[in-house]
Amino acid sequence: MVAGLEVRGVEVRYGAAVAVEDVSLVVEPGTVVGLLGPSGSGKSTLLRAIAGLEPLTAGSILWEGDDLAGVKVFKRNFGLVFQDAQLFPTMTVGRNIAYGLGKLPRPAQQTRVTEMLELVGLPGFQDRRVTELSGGQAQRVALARSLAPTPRALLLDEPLSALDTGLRRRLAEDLARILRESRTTAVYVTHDQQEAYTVADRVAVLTEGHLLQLADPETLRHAPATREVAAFLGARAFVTEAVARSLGWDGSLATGEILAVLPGSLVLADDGVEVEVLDQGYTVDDVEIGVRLPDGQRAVVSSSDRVDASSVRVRLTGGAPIPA
Ligand SMILES: Nc1ncnc2c1ncn2[C@@H]1O[C@H](COP(=O)(O)OP(=O)(O)OP(=O)(O)O)[C@@H](O)[C@H]1O
Repeated sequence: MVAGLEVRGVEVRYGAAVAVEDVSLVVEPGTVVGLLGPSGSGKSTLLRAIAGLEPLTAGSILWEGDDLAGVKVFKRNFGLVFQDAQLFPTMTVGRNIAYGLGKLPRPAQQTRVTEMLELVGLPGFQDRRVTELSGGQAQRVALARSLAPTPRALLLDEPLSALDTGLRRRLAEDLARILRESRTTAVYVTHDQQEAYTVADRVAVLTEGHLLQLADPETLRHAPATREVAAFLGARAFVTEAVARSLGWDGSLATGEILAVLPGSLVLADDGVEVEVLDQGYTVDDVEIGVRLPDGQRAVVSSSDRVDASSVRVRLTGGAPIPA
């Protein structure tokens, strides 16, 4: 028996269109699996299928080895958190959090609400009106409400995507801490790579309904399994061994492999190879300089400042060997 949540050969169709095809994965107890992929890749559909909100056209969802087919959404005992907090506007924060605690006596409910507000970093908020919360606070309350009845797993669908970037990063770190501290088994949908790496122990990369790779962030960052995964994770150029070596790379490739030039693989180096600057643009953290590699492909090198020259010197210090 597989412990925790198992997705086995799942397919979901909308009419003739296949949204999720033959996806299998396991979420071990107390761990978080991120579902990462571009828009339309089937992330939400898969999450909704796990929740019981979307019927499967093939495969099964199991909990501790038991098939959940026929088990209604609320009987699955999974907590759900969506992009929009979906709090009850007429209830206080405390009543929202206590909503799923119906069977507990009042004092025990109060204790649980206090505990949950501490956990999500909003101590003392129980009597606030939810209409007076900021977007980030509302999402924390939504998380507290989902965790209060101790669901056996938590399913989160882009819970931070309605927030601005700075807040999103901070909340992602908080969320990662909260999920770990509460040893929650969770599935976390996002299209944001950084958020997936922050929150999830393992990340499933999906495109067009297919699971391309399931691995920990370290492996995905350094060893994407295919060209498609590498491209989704930011590789812009794929070079032969000869081109890689001409850029100062000191590794070697097996027959049939190419090297994916990943973000950070190419660095500025005074004693490096001269390449033409094609373009420059600011990111949140630095300047991205687009350069032309010896084989004509465009690659990107990070710099702390814009450069004032038509060429820069670079060295290829890393990259991921993948099947050509
Ligand atoms: N209710 C629906 N009826 C018909 N097709 C749907 C429905 N919901 C989703 N789809 C289609 O299924 C595919 C997967 O959609 P899904 O929403 O799961 O992707 P996603 O990866 O979560 O995308 P996003 O990040 O944009 O939310 C898409 O092609 C989408 O158009």
